[in-house]
Amino acid sequence: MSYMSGFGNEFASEALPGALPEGRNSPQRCPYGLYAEQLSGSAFTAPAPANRRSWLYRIRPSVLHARRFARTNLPLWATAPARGREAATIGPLRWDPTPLPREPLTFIEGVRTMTCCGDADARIGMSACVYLATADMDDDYFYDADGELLILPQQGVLRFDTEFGRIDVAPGEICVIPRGVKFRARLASGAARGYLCENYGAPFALPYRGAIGANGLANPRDFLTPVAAYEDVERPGRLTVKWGGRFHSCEIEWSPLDVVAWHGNYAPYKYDLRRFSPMGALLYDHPDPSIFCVLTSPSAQAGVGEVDFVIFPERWQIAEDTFRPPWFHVNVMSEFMGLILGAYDAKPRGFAPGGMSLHNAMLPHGPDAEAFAAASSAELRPSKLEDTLAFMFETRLPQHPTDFALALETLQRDYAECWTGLRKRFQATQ
Ligand SMILES: O=C(O)Cc1cc(O)ccc1O
Ligand SMILES: [Fe+2]
Repeated sequence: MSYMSGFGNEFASEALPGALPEGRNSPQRCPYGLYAEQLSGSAFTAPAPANRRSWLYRIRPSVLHARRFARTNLPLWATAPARGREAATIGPLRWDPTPLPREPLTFIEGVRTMTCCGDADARIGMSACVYLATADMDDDYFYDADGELLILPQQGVLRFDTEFGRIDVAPGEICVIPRGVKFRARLASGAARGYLCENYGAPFALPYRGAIGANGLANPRDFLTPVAAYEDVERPGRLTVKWGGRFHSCEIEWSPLDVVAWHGNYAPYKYDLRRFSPMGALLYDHPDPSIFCVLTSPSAQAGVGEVDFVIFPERWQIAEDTFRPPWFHVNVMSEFMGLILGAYDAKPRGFAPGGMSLHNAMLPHGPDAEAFAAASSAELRPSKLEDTLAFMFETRLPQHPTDFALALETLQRDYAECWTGLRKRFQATQ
């Protein structure tokens, strides 16, 4: 496996020597009889930092892969503004891990939307999903025109063969596949389960670090983009496109992963979350979780993320006279959380790896009674939070749980009871 390092670089890669035209994007005749095709991820006129496009040199132009469409159904992958029937409660929601099914399900068939917000057609908002995969996509290809896909394996290694090359992604790593990029997913180590954020808005970018400086958090060199790899395969297959919240498929006679060379700054990538360099409080207090932002999809409002992808990784805790886990809070943003491994400090029990929670906009939450009791009396030596990796999709929009999510047997009907033990402790005299 080979990758090129860097975030949003102007990459260039060719699987055959000389396949990449030199000095121009669209020569009169491309090397090897390839077709030149531009894939844009931003408006042509977007300001430089947000301008993304790549040039692909391929065996057949995409229009031969995707033109005679027929509707197909993947009813559990929902798209905003879908709203389920009115939620039984708006209040905190939590789910146990979704069991893996016995029947064969490909990565795409196994996407189940838990929440969505905004409006995909307006390029606003996102959906938070789980995926369950027990079968390979064989001669079966997909692209998402509605959004960019951020994929977080929780169990099992996924192998993505994309137009830009091959990416293997294991639990603890993430993979981002931009809007419009064709791929196929296969299982590299048995059945797979994980989380997926479908970002309808601007492509994910690294957050500005501000006073942190030029280094730290997710460092650009740790992002890996695959080198060009192509298939010259002529076998019947199928390409499915998610477009406008609906699924459309085409019969094809060949693999659409036929890009022999490409260059540009719009390409899939992976990142190992263990490379994240966390910053934190050196003396006292629990900082806002924005310090743990890995990627942000900027909204039109300065400084406000359409979606922030945040992690809670292993780290040292050293703050003095401080309640170290998250505080109680009521946030304007809405928070979808999942756990890749271990336990989360605010919820020592009940939030299992593979599980999920939703704490919606302006709805109160915080450490459960058990976490509160333990952290209020803990001896405050420097201690390392180990064996833990939680994440959050935080969005400026309220998230609407889907009917599927609300009907799941794994929905914890008694979740709100985890705070019942927080008794009144007030005494008017000290
Ligand atoms: O609710 C949560 O557990 C996520 C979270 C963590 C934190 O450290 C501060 C705020 C916050 O919403
Ligand atoms: Fe929170």
